[in-house]
Amino acid sequence: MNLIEVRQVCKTVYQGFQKKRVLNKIDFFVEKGEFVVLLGENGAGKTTLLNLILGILQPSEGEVKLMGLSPEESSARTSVGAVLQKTNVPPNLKVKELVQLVCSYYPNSQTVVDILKKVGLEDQSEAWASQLCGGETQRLFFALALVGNPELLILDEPTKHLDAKGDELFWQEIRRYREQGVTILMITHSQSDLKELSQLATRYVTLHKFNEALTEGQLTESESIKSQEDILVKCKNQEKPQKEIVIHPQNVVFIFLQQIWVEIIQLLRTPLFLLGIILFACCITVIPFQGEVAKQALLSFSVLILLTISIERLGKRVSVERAEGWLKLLRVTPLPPIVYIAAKLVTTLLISAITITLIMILGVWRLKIDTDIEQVLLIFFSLVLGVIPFAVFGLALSYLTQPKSYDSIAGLSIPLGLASCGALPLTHPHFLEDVVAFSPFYHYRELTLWAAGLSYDQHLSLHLLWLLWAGGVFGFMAVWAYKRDSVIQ
Ligand SMILES: Nc1ncnc2c1ncn2[C@@H]1O[C@H](COP(=O)(O)OP(=O)(O)OP(=O)(O)O)[C@@H](O)[C@H]1O
Repeated sequence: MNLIEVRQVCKTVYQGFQKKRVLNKIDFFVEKGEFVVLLGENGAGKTTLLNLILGILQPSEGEVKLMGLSPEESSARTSVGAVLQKTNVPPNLKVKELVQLVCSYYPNSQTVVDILKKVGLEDQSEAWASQLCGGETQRLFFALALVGNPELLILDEPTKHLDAKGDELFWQEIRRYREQGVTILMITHSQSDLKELSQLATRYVTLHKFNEALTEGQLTESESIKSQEDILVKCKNQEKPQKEIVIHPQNVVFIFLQQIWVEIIQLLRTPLFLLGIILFACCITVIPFQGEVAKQALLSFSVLILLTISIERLGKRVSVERAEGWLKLLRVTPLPPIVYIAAKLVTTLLISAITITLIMILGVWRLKIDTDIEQVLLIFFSLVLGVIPFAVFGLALSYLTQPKSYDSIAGLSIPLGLASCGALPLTHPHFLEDVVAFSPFYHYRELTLWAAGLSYDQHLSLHLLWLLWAGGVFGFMAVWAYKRDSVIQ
């Protein structure tokens, strides 16, 4: 039974405007119970192959299967643990919080204390994950690969930066997992690893750099293939009849709550972000209007601040996560994209709700707006719920653009949105007035005008349907863009 199947896979990457073929017609299979070592010179394409197997990249041609499923399905990774190169940890989480979060993604996880003990990080559980030294970070990555009690381990240079103690703990764990029959695919260049592997590996495969002159193909098996009987540590499960691959169901509600909790503690640990929002909200007190005009001003100000939070701030946070390599760490776990996106959305709505409450309290008091509680609630809910499509748009945009250019693109979308919402007197040319009706910003503005009891165009259900439709389309775009994200490599 194959846990990994790579059939006739080609991968072409772009270097500037130049196309470069990295993998050409690769056939590669890993059976249950094997310990395969993938060798090859720098730049041969080993990491690219692992990224394809884990669903971080998509093949240009051919087919990849992981645990019998498409690697893009998060459930394919519930029994897979991976250590990859060039990943990073989030800046505002402690070691135990990060491990706890990743534990929540797996249906059959170990406890935080146990896993930290296994990699020798039990004394660092209260430390900030981003402040660990190189070797400790590598131990943490290994811990994260083990938390879900994997049946398959995919390791890309896992002993890089490890000291003698770290190395010893690593091989101790690997031996233990082998005794339990865990399948392993490992890339290494380290001579000391190769010494250990001579006792453990069942197969060596070498990947050669692609060029047209290769006659044997890009992948060759080493001549000295070890049989299962030759290896010193034999798998206890080897004699047992091979079971079908079992995909355990995840507790999606638990993952969702953990994800929201982590989003919130990360926000609370970014006081400048929160202070900025509070100061921005307090600007309402300097608006010099009274009566009906004050109500209009309060509404426009609220819309502006919510659009800024949902498009600019949220997208920026995601861009930073992508650029830092933190998202890559998440992508090798079975975290369902929809849950990740929903948690970001709920956190944004929470911040929006708190901000709007603050603006309304300050506004009603300072601008002496005479309105009843029912209307205040109507305004509150239409403002907060109506902003959902824009928050999802911010998320989709943050995955579709390069992290470095997100600021300028998102910055442009807000004035563009305000111009297209019909708030500006666009009387000439006339066709612009019709075009504006296609802008979700226009429908959001009309919804809020209705809620505030101000004059609007009397098409409430049309506006609600438009916003619902826009939310669905942007949501689909966000999930698609998250899965296809190629920046995080
Ligand atoms: N997203 C990308 N954009 C451009 N080039 C890429 C991209 N990903 C990989 N490459 C190129 O593909 C080639 C293979 O890279 P890869 O990292 O897979 O090699 P490797 O065998 O893992 O190397 P190493 O042993 O140094 O880790 C390299 O020349 C690399 O520059």
